[in-house]
Formats: sequence, C-alpha cells, structure tokens
Amino acid sequence: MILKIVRARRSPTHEKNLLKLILDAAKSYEESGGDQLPADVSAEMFIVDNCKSIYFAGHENTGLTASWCLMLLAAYPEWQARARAEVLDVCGSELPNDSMLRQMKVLTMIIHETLRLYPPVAFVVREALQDISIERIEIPKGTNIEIPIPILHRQPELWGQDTYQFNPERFAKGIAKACKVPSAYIPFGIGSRTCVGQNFAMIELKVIVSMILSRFTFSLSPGYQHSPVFRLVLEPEHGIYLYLQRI
Ligand code: HEM
Repeated sequence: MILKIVRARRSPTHEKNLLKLILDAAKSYEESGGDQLPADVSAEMFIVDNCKSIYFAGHENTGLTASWCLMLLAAYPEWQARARAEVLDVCGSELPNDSMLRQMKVLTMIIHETLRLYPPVAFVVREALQDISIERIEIPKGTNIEIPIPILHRQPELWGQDTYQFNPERFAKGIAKACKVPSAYIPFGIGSRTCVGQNFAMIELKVIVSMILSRFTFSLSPGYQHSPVFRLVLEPEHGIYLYLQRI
C-alpha cells in the first residue's frame, strides 16, 4: 500500500511535505550508487521503513497521550474547569490558531503532567558502542541499555513527595523548575535521537484537547478500570470510557 502511494508521487512535484523529503533522500541514496545505505537496504525498503516509523511513532503515541489526558481531566474536574476557562478565554468561539495555542499555559502544564505520569513510550534504548563504566557498573560493548521513563518520572527524590499525584501546578514555571534534575523528564527521549515529532505532537495534543474542552464537559464512566499496561507502549488495559455532555 505504501509503495502504491509512493509510486504515484514519484513524478516531479513542487509539493513540500514529509513524504517528499523521504523520497528525495531515497533518490539521493540511489544516485550516490547506494553506498550511503547498508548493502541489504534497498531504496524502496528505506522509504517503506521510514513511512512505517513515522506512522507508528506519529499516530499511536499522540493518540494515547490524548486519551490519558482526557482521563485525567475527567478524574480531576477542577483542572478540567481551569483548562476550559483558559480555552474559552483565549479562543472564544473561534478554532484555535498558532498564536492561541501558544497562550494556553494551563493546558501545556496539564499535557506535561500527563506525559510525566503516563509517558506512552516506556523506554529509551541505547546500545553501548564501547565498554563503559557508570559509577561502579561495568557495561560491556554491545549491551542494550533500557532507561525506564515512567520510573524516572516518579522518583520522589526528583519530583517531591507528591510524585504519584496528578499536579500540573508543578510545571507552572516550566520543565526546568518542575524537576530537581530537569534532564530526568524525558517523555520525548533525550540527546541526538530525541523525538523528531515532539513540537508537532504538542500542537496536535493542544488542538485535540482544547477543541473537546470547548464543546463538552466530561466525567469518567463508572465502568472505567484504571490499569495502565505496558504493551510496547503504555496503554489503558481496558480502554477509557467517558461520559460527554455538550456545553
Ligand atoms: C506524545 C507524542 C509522542 C511521544 C511521547 C513520542 C516519544 C518518542 C520517544 C521517547 C522517542 C525516542 C527518543 C530517544 O530515543 O531519545 C521518539 C522517537 C521518534 N519519534 Fe516520537 N513521540 C511522539 C510523537 C511523535 C510524532 C507525532 C512523530 C512524527 C510525526 C514522531 C516521530 C518520531 C520519530 C521519527 C522518532 C525516531 C527519531 C530518531 O531515532 O532519530 N513522534 N518519540
């Protein structure tokens, strides 16, 4: 299916989008005689793999974060009311635009706190390229190191005694002031391979949640069972059921 779309787009075009960037990169690999890619990776494989990565990384994580965020706002009506007041104040009856999204401070705090408690990507994975020693732990070359994000995000020594509570207020002065070691807040990873879609994801989340807030009040259905489970991503085992009421 991906290749069908790709072939249709291969004709020269002035379109500027992500697929075009991937196609241009594949073309430049082909033109360089293929020596920029490993021998067993064809240009077509490069295109399909990149499309799959973007689709998976871009769809599931943002959808899950929006779901956890709505669950938390349903469970904490005072924060739901505060976020709605901000959205109505900033947007009125208009759809949110770029400048409005930047003014949504309370919603940003709520999304940061959602990503602290329920980061959809549960591990950042790195491979040791050489023998290394951290404190007194010897890590041989080739070892996979998995950094468990939810555990880092809940350490009382880093976040304080209220670490298990939903408290967006901790982000009122930004990420740097929320955590004793700000680099321990890593819902989008860390370093040179940090998430390429993080700014886009924050925009998507603010648009989705603000539009729902401006149209509906919502509460948790009595059928909701809280059971976060790790299945490649951190998801609600039994789904999230909400009662929505049009405003
Ligand atoms: C709430 C939403 C999202 C979360 C929590 C998230 C989280 C992450 C994390 C933790 C990583 C690994 C970073 C590392 O190893 O240091 C990652 C990588 C990546 N993400 Fe996201 N992501 C989200 C949304 C998106 C979106 C919307 C896109 C694209 C449209 C995207 C594209 C990618 C790609 C391509 C990588 C691999 C980057 C690389 O290896 O160089 N992500 N993401």
